[in-house]
Amino acid sequence: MDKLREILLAEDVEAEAVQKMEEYAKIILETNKTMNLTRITEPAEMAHKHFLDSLAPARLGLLPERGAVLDVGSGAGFPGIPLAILRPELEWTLLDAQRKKVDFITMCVDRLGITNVRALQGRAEELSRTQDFHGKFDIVASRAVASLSVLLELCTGFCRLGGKFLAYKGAETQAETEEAKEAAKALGMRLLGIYDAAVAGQSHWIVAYEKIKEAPAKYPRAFAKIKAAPIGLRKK
Ligand SMILES: C[S@@+](CC[C@H](N)C(=O)[O-])C[C@H]1O[C@@H](n2cnc3c(N)ncnc32)[C@H](O)[C@@H]1O
Repeated sequence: MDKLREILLAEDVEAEAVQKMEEYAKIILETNKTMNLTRITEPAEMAHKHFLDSLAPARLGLLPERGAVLDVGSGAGFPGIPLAILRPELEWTLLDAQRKKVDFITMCVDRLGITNVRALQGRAEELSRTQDFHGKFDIVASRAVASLSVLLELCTGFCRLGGKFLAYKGAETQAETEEAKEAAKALGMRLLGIYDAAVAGQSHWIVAYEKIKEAPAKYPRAFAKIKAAPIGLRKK
């Protein structure tokens, strides 16, 4: 883990946060022996592709001073855990559909002594309709879960009016953003910008939207419908 620590420190991540991230990386590697969490296991690669990539919204100044943030489809805890370590004053909710992923996140936050994270099991398209979660978050973020058109429908119900949705995207960002124009419009989301979040020469972007109005009540639809016919795209 020396390499991971070295890379994070060189990118000006605070030493205390780096120590927790290192501990978290160790738990991932240990658990990865018995549970399929990640294929990225080499420390330098973990530093770049998991940690620095996750931290992009903080580097880009896209996070508020205070507020509630939701990570949709957090998996092993990316981007939510590194961000929560870096920004302990924000309230973090990490959501995943799979119980074993949520149990893993819970185990990590307990072992790391992180008190600003709640791990939640459920499906985004169902929870975002409920009173407890609809419109309750200042920031909703998601990495490696679905195409942008699908992701917008899954996630935007969680945003409060004026809140932001941040999608972590790769090489196909421009095309996906273009393709998602109609979905964004239908869901009341305004494109704020596409921010360069390149890590170690790899093309990564944060696509940021602001919620400017509530979506019609028919959204989000059931997942099978979202997937079969994303808004604005022809039925597959
Ligand atoms: C490829 S993993 C990405 C995990 C993590 N965000 C990352 O970047 O490493 C996608 C995760 O999204 C979760 N997921 C997919 N669809 C979901 C939905 N509709 N609601 C909640 N979680 C979902 C899956 O269970 C899975 O853990």
